[in-house]
Amino acid sequence: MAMAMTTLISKTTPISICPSTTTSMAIAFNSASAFCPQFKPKPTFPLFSKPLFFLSSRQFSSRVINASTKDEFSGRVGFLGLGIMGSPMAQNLLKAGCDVTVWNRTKSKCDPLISLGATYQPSPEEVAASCDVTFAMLADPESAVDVACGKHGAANGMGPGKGYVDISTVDDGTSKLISERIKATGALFLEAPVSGSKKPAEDGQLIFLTAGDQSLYEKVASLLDIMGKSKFYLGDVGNGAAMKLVVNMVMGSMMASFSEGLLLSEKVGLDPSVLVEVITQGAINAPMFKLKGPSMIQSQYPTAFPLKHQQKDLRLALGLAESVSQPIPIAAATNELYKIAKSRGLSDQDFSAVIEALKSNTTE
Ligand SMILES: NC(=O)C1=CN([C@@H]2O[C@H](COP(=O)(O)OP(=O)(O)OC[C@H]3O[C@@H](n4cnc5c(N)ncnc54)[C@H](OP(=O)(O)O)[C@@H]3O)[C@@H](O)[C@H]2O)C=CC1
Ligand SMILES: O=CC(=O)O
Repeated sequence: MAMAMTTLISKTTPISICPSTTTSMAIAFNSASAFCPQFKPKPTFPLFSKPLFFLSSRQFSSRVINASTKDEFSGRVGFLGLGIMGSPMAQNLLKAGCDVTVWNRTKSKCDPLISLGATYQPSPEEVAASCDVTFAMLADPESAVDVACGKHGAANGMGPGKGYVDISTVDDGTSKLISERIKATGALFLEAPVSGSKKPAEDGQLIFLTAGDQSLYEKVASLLDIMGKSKFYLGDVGNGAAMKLVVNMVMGSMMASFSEGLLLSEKVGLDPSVLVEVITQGAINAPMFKLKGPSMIQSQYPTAFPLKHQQKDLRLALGLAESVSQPIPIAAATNELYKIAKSRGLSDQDFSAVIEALKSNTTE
C-alpha cells in the first residue's frame, strides 16, 4: 500500500499525529475571479501562527512545511448540501466575507443563506461552473456520487483551474470514484471529511481529515481554517475517508457501551447521573459522555449527529475492515444495535438514541 503523508495544522498548539488511513468535501478554485476578501482570523487563533506538520501516516517520519494558511483564498466558493453540517459551515464562510454560491436538493434550506448574501444556483453543475472551488457535504456515498457525477452533477461544471472538495463521510472507493470523475475534467480533487458535530460546525471548530491534491489543500487552507480548528493532510485519496470511518467506528462503539452502562447502573439501583460524573472524572472520560449523558437519562435525543449516519459509518467501517481482513467484532455487534434502533424509527434522532434499542430489548 502506498505510503500516505499526514499534515496537521492546528489553531492552537503543535500536535503529535497518529497513524492513519483515509475520507471526503468539495472545493474548486480559479484565481481569476471574484474574492473572499474579508477573512478575519479568530482572535484566539492567530492566522500566521498555526503550526503545520507533515507526517507519514504509517511510519511517523516527519518534516515541517510552511503553513500555507497565510495565503487567503480569493475566489468564488460553491457549497452543495445544506443539512445539519453544511448550513453552518457555509454560513461561517459567508460571515467571513466569502463570495458563496449554494445549492441544496430541498431548495428552502438555501433561503437563510441567501438572506445572508449567498447566491443561489439551481443545480450542482451550475454551482461548479460559476465557482472556483466547490465544497460538497452530502448524506452518504449514494448522494455524494449523484451530486458529483450524476445528470447536472458538479463534474459537468468542472474544468482546469477549478477544485472540488468533498466533505461528506463516505468510503474510500466512493471517494476515489468521485476523484477520478472530477480529475478527468482537468480539475483538482480533495476529500476532506470532518470530525466534529453540529456545535463545532457552528463554532468553526471542526477537524478536517483531508487527502488528494496537495495543491488544492494548500489553496483552500484559509477556507478550512474558517470552518475548522485543525486540519490533517493524509496523502492519497481514500486516506481521509478511512481515517474518518475509523474514528466514527470507535465513537459508535463508545456510545453503545455508554448506553449499556447507563441502563445497567439504573437497573442495579445506582443513579446514572452519578455514573456520568464518575466517568467524567476518570481516565475513560470523553466530552461526548458529559455532553450527551444528561439528555439520554431524560430520554431526550436532540439531533446533532443523526443515528442513520452513525449506522452508515459503522457499515462502511465494516467494509473497510473486510478489505484488509481485520477483525472488528465490537464494531460488528455495535452495528447490529444501531440497525435495531433504525428499525424502531430512530433514524433521524441523535445517535445517542441507540440507548432506546437496549431499553426495548430489556423489556421484551
Ligand atoms: N451531523 C454530524 O454531527 C456530522 C455529520 N457528518 C457527515 O456529514 C454528512 C452530512 O451530515 P449532516 O449534515 O448531519 O446530514 P443531514 O442529513 O442533515 O444532511 C444531508 C444533506 O445531504 C442531502 N442529500 C441527501 N440525499 C441526497 C440526494 N439523494 N441527492 C442530493 N442531496 C441529498 C440533503 O439534502 P435535503 O436537505 O434535500 O434532504 C442534505 O443537504 C454525512 O456524511 C455525515 O455522516 C460528519 C461529521 C459530523
Ligand atoms: O461524524 C460525527 C462526528 O461527530 O464527528
